[in-house]
Amino acid sequence: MTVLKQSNLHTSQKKGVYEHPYYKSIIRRSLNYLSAGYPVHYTGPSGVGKTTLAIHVAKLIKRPVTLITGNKDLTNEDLIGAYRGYSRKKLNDNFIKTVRKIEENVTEDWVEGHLYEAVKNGHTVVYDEFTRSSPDTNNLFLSVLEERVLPLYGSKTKDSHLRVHPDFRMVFTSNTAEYIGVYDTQDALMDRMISIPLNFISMDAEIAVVMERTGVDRDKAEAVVRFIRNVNQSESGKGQDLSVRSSIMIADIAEKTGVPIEGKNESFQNLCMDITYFSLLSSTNDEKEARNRIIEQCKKI
Ligand SMILES: Nc1ncnc2c1ncn2[C@@H]1O[C@H](COP(=O)(O)OP(=O)(O)OP(=O)(O)O)[C@@H](O)[C@H]1O
Repeated sequence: MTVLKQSNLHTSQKKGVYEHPYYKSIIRRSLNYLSAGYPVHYTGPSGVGKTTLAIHVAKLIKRPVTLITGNKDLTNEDLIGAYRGYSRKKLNDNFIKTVRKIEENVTEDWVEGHLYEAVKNGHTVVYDEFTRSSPDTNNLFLSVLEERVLPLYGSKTKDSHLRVHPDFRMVFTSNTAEYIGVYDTQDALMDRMISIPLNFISMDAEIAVVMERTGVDRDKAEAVVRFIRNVNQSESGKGQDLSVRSSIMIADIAEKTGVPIEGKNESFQNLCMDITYFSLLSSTNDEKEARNRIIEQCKKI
């Protein structure tokens, strides 16, 4: 589990990108739902920008942000907290020379879990890829979202639950359910959040993301994004679609290593090949055909 506080979140100000109408509408709706007390859930394929958007929206709420990353080993103990280790206090009272008094006190140390801390202090929690955690662990969120209490199961504390701070908010993200390593989401949890699909990022928004992340100008960003989209289309939907991450990698490496973004340039062709080859191969199963298709799409730039 990763937990970041507001001051540690190194996402740059993505104002430019999020000024785009595609994002503006999603952000406005999300903030409305969150201010009304409803959790928001961004779902979509890998690399579509769910985590970045979730963190951006969470930061706009102007409360400390806690980032929890879902995984199969995440436990209630990680979320709630637990007694871990002991503190030992020893008092050696030798005030009267002939009398020696020793007092020993051993107490268990309570370590707050990250959800406990967020619930207590009214943080905004981004629960990234929550479907990767086991449904048993995610059950904890049912009462947090519905009854506004965090049950302190098996934590040996004297309290049975902790009341949720009125400013506490949650933003969830998940990959679409067919992804490997993902559990079927419990209907009950899905029922308590507003799910916004992030499947169809517009070409303009994607170009803006590449410009933002790499600093290349619009023409270059557009050329790279168009190339990746064409490669995806030539896969006829059979392979794993390349995401904006591939566009960012190509533009970023080209910029940093002085490779011109020109389809006929051999170094650029090699770069495109290295970044897209395996995705294309998974759909064609033919090495030569995969290479030819990449070069063909490259030359169209
Ligand atoms: N608005 C944005 N501005 C700048 N960069 C962005 C933006 N949206 C996405 N990116 C970049 O695109 C890449 C993919 O984004 P992100 O990790 O948020 O996607 P994701 O949908 O959460 O992916 P995954 O499901 O694989 O975790 C990252 O490198 C991220 O920095």
